[in-house]
Amino acid sequence: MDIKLEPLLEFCDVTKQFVDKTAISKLSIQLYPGMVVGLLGQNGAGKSTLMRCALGIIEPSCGKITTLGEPVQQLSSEAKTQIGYVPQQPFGYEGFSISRALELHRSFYPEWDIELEQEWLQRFDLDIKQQVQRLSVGQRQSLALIMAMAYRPKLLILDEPVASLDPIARRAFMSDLFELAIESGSAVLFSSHITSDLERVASHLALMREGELILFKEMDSVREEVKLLTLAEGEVLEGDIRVLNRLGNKVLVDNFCAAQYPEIKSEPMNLEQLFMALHQ
Ligand SMILES: Nc1ncnc2c1ncn2[C@@H]1O[C@H](COP(=O)(O)OP(=O)(O)OP(=O)(O)O)[C@@H](O)[C@H]1O
Repeated sequence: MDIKLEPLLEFCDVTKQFVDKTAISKLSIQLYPGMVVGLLGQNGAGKSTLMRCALGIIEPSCGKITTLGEPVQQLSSEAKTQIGYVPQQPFGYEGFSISRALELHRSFYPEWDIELEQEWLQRFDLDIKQQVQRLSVGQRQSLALIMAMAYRPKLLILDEPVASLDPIARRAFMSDLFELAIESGSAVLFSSHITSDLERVASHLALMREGELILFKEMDSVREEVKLLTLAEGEVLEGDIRVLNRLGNKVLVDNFCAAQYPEIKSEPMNLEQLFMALHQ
């Protein structure tokens, strides 16, 4: 059977201009079911702005955004219950116990999976009798993640979701994230400065620099086609190769095919090295 998938999130030539700053510039991207997209970029690159636009929290200056098949500024309440979001600084439910907070939160989501909730409470070692305002930053983040994911949203948007989690909680959460996307046919967009996490779980990398999306491709293709090349004097690159940055006689390129240029020295890079080479 030929199943044509519709994107769960689509940006078409989107720009977001604040008074004196272009936070997003002519950005186009499509997220399909099963994609776990890791969003990487320096502080101020525009990651949070992109996410907030995707949710309709802020309006783009121009361009078109479609979220779960609907124009983002007119999202139906049904679509809203299929989106999960954890902002950089989760807030809310002060004055409630975890148990009561979850009870209230659950009532908004018909698809809430109580078993998943219980499993994650255990995994994050949260005591449901504890008051939300007394939770540590990491515990608060864990609770926010449970609240955003226990109803298996179709679209999950996480702004640095694991920054305050310890390595054990982080690792567990990250592997679950991937499973959730595959099992539920969801799409996940998450930002993180922890490149090793991104490398481990993301199916796709979205790389932003100063408001522009300069790379969006499958992680395996990033490993194969994004290279730091050492060029001999006068050497010219041809074809589809795209130069991302120049560092003296070295160039960081995309769309490189080693078989096509056997004479050019290319260095394999992990994501952290790629990030450094891009911003030097
Ligand atoms: N409400 C706003 N008014 C004016 N400028 C803003 C506003 N929100 C964001 N900006 C600016 O837009 C740019 C992008 O900000 P954004 O928060 O999207 O970056 P980011 O990539 O998420 O950064 P970080 O990694 O530090 O969280 C920054 O220069 C920021 O100062």
